Amino acid sequence: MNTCFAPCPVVFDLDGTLIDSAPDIHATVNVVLRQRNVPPLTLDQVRGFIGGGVDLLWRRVIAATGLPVEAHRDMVAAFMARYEDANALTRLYPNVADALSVLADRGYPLGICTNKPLGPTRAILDHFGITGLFGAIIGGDSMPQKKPDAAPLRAAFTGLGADPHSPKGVYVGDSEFDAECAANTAVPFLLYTRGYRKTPIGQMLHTANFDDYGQLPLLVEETVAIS
Ligand SMILES: O=C(O)COP(=O)(O)O
Repeated sequence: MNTCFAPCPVVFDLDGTLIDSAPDIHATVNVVLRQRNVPPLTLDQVRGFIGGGVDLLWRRVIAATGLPVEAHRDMVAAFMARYEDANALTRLYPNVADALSVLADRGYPLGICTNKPLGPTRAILDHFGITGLFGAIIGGDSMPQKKPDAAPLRAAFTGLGADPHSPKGVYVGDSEFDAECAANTAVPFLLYTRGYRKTPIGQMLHTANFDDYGQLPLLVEETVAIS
């Protein structure tokens, strides 16, 4: 039972959920590869590597390009030095800004739980002028554990005032990492279907799904009412 007596916290994943960041991540990966004289990867390849954080992204890039595994640390450092301000190609998904304002106006405490490191997370939220909407922001380097471990999502909920032993609320995400994290945290999961998931919708564990942020405020209300 996930009953909330005040509006439940609603926590969002970032990449592939609120923002389409793959074009900037792809461009930055290729700048770093070019410095090593490695041929570029496609946008589809890089999009498929997003979701588990920067370390895992680069383990996957290294496996795809045949770079030596020992290069990992340097590649991550080179990527991070360039990515923090790389937001020119990143977009909010349609109707995200309106959905966030509606939820905030209705009193839902809002948070972010992403595997993207905190620096670029804050930079991109600032870029879109939406940082102030979120009462808790947990990045991939905020704690030792990353999603799908329950700890970061639990921390986001408790940062929004939920009971740390039995967090209540809703998680909104797009990926297999997010679905597993919500299950590990025992909270309802709303799946945004236009993000970066690789698994068919029907095979992903989720409470409900949506493909337009115009649907989200009602979906949150319905989910909270039945959970
Ligand atoms: O892989 C990342 O860097 C972040 O991905 P997320 O926002 O979907 O957690």
